Amino acid sequence: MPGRQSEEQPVEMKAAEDEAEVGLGGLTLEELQQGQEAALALEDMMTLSAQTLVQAEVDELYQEVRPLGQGRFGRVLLVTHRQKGTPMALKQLPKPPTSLRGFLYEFCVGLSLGTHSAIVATYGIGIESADSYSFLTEPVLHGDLMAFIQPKVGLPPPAVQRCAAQLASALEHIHAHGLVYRDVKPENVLVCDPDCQRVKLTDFGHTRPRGTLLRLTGPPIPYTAPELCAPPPLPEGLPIQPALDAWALGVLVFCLLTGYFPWDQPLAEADPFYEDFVIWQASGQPQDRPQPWYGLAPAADALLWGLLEPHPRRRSPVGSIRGYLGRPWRQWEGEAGVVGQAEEEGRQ
Ligand SMILES: Nc1ncnc2c1ncn2[C@@H]1O[C@H](COP(=O)(O)OP(=O)(O)OP(=O)(O)O)[C@@H](O)[C@H]1O
Repeated sequence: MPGRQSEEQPVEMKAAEDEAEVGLGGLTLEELQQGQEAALALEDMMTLSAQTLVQAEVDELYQEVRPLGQGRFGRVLLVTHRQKGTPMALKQLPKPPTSLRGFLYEFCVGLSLGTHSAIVATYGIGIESADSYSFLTEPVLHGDLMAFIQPKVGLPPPAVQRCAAQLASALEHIHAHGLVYRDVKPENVLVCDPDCQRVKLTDFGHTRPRGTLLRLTGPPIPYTAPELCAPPPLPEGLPIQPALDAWALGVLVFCLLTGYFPWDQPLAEADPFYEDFVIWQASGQPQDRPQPWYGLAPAADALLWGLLEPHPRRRSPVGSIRGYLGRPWRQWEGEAGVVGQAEEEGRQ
């Protein structure tokens, strides 16, 4: 999805003159600077990329093989290079509604994340055609994670920990670049093999520098963190933090383990499943689990209580997953096998 920036503003540097967390909407000075450095680096890359955009119709350069997917904002095609025959995925975004800036933003975020083994690699080729903008990425040919999650069951046990470990590593990499991913969901996790051994995160249209001010514009979904549902700390919005991704990863892990969402929205007054979870978590009594949590093992309870901590400053980071690998996450489940190895492979 191409960058949508209408409701988002960078936090002003002048706000960072005083001590940490004074006037910064909850960000420390260091966090604010990290986000601003990421924003400046992206602006530089966008300027350079705009100058090197290839002006051509896609079919002059690439042969379409088949569609790979369709999102709300663009379609993705498997193509081969007309001279070399190299297979690639081409994401094509129609203009309108995609602006040059929105296109360059998504393209450059992908480029800036480089080659992490659990992130789809973006190639340095951007194309402007009469009716569209396109960029090329590595093709990942076994569809997205949605197709692997059996409703009311989830994912086969060894695959859950492997996916969680690789996604945590990919998100840590994004956070280390001063960015917040903001779109963790199964549709954005591409699967590299039929046994779901390897996965890769894709779609950086919502990724923004840490500290970008953001407001919730539509109704919350299960992956929306509760701090986004509350009134924002600054009139312009909430300065975004990696904790948003930790929350969404916690929800995704629950879905992988059970085949259900834990709730529809994280609003205790509106959603009884969320209310039950908050009461259970506050009780500190894991054995008194609410119904949707019945099948989980103590290691999964502890992991998810940390990732799904309502207060973002107390929430565990995505990397906390590493501390829970190799132990059963579901009741009646044996040791989790090759997870340590998969997790190491998921790191750069
Ligand atoms: N590199 C790739 N290799 C294979 N399939 C891909 C690749 N990138 C995307 N796809 C497929 O295309 C679909 C749409 O891609 P993407 O999520 O990037 O589009 P979007 O318009 O931004 O989607 P959304 O509606 O989530 O905003 C994905 O769900 C996936 O199935």
